[in-house]
Amino acid sequence: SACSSRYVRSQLHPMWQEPLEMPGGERQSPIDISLRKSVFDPNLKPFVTQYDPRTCQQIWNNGYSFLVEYDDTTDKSTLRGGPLEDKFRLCQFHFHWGENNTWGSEHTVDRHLYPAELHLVHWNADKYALFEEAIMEENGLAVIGVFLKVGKRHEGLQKLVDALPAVRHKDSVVEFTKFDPSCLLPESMNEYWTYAGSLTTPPLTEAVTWIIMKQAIEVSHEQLAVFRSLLFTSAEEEVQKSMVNNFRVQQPLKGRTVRSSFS
Ligand SMILES: COc1ccc(C[C@@]2(O)NC(=S)NC2=O)c(OC)c1
Ligand SMILES: [Zn+2]
Repeated sequence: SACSSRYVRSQLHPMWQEPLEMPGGERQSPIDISLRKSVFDPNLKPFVTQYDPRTCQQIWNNGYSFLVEYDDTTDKSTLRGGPLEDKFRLCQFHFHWGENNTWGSEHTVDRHLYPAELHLVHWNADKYALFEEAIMEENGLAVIGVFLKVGKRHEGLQKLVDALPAVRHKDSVVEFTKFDPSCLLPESMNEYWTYAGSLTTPPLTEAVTWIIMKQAIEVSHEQLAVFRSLLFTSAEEEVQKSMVNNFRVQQPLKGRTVRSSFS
């Protein structure tokens, strides 16, 4: 799909080091969400996702995470409402995780770390024709962030976990169809935080309206362990490196306000 463009391939490599600053970065991600500093906004509506599982296409190990990619050439899988003015198309989702259950998420809540974080990536199809355009614009992307915590096995996630060994190495791709990502959303959809931020890997463009769900989803320890069995490295490389700790260090708030949809 468009969002797995050649551009993304060229931009991503796991061991890029901080501080890879976006010049003049005023709205970088991820951040810590401070409960006492966030501001309840009663005008924030619930957001609406309409995902068609038939748009699910493949899983790709891009050497930094694994992406589940959707056909984003039509409006079959969309996100609207919440803090958003426009209609956004789902193009991919991916995760960030740690080497153990102590850390792994990119965002934190009052400094609380989760073992992993899901990002559902959408681009503004009302204003732009392609994902590649949208990533360069300040209202171009909307990403739903969902925290993962260790608990009972997540039945919906298991289909994805079972496919991961087929994409163990960087640049491997496997067909993956009929997956409805709404099974990865928490029950309470109307409690979230939202703020203006950025991509968390190069090109770090400040194009993202973040929607971070308050309620985490539960996954089992064994399911997270399969995430950690993936590799940053391709099959040809001699030294294999486990794909773990693929999260960015937190960035300064620089005066931004995090709004909450709940009081
Ligand atoms: C060229 O376009 C890109 C490049 C990287 C990413 C991945 C990421 O940086 N963005 C988020 S969100 N988490 C990440 O790791 C991307 O995702 C929308 C789009
Ligand atoms: Zn991400």
